[in-house]
Amino acid sequence: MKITVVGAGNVGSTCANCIAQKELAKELIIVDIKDGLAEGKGLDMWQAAPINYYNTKVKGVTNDYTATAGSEVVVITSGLPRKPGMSRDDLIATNAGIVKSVTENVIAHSPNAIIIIVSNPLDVMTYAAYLTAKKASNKIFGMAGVLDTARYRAFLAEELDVSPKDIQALLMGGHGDTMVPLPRYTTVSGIPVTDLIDEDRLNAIIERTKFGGGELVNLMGTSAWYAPGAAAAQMVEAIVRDQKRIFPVCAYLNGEYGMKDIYLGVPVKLGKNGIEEIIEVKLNESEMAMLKDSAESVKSIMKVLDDMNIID
Ligand SMILES: NC(=O)C1=CN([C@@H]2O[C@H](COP(=O)(O)OP(=O)(O)OC[C@H]3O[C@@H](n4cnc5c(N)ncnc54)[C@H](O)[C@@H]3O)[C@@H](O)[C@H]2O)C=CC1
Ligand SMILES: O=C([O-])CC(=O)C(=O)O
Repeated sequence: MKITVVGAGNVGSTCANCIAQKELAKELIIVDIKDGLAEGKGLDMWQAAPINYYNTKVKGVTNDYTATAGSEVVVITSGLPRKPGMSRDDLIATNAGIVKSVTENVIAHSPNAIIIIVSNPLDVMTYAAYLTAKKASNKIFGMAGVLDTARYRAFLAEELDVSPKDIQALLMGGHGDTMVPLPRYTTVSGIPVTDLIDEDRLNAIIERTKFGGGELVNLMGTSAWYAPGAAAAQMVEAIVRDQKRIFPVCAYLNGEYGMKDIYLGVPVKLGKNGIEEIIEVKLNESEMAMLKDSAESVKSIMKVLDDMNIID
């Protein structure tokens, strides 16, 4: 198994480190455009192998996609992160070009790879990569829901003073402020969360989750990486170990939830074939209205991508 992570910055190197520590690959290639950065991170991770006991051979390269040839899974994290005062959507002008050129290089050397996009604005960058790669949509999708759900679960665990392991939750929609956490599909070891927490506290946690990325940007001056890197690696694990995990994933919709030709966060089954099923949960009227609202916001950024005229 050969895996590539593009982008040796905060998220890419964290993701690569998780992949190595989980021994998901025999060979792990990290690519960055900045001279020496990926080589350095790769060497540092390889030198951690005798300490952390993994066999995954990690190697970094500067923009050399021949080294990535034949990768079975590729994670694309290249692109600018936002700074305080910016929205994820503000990144489109720079990141669309980066995602396009990286996807072309990835596809040229690993035509059969399953590709996971992480770069922001996530839903539209995933769509841009899909249009560029021209591959089946079950093999190209984005990471956001695993992270957003993890934030929601972490906040709930803290509030309820229980283990984060016992919180199960679902969150749908775009990776922006219109994301849709679903309390009706949130339980603590099977107990409905609404039985355990009053409505006001739950609503406060939902609001904090929606702006969870921004909270970290304001604290650090750049965006998060530990949870995002771990989230992308968990998706890689589900694929390479054919785990059939059910995760919220930014997936291409072709009629599901009454929507077409859009990438949006929905629950899917992830296994060796990538997205093996999109699960259509029953949403009530207000949940569906929030999902549609989130889709409208993603569509408005798709229009910006379209107007940029950079993808055939
Ligand atoms: N989907 C999600 O939930 C999340 C998405 N992100 C996004 O992930 C992206 C990366 O974030 P960070 O790692 O924090 O940024 P970073 O600035 O630490 O790293 C980005 C790396 O991409 C590299 N890069 C730029 N152009 C490239 C190209 N053409 N080819 C190869 N490498 C290239 C840069 O040299 C840099 O090392 C951002 O767009 C950020 O908004 C971040 C967190 C969560
Ligand atoms: O907030 C950002 O810009 C990065 C990101 O997507 C997240 O951490 O959720």
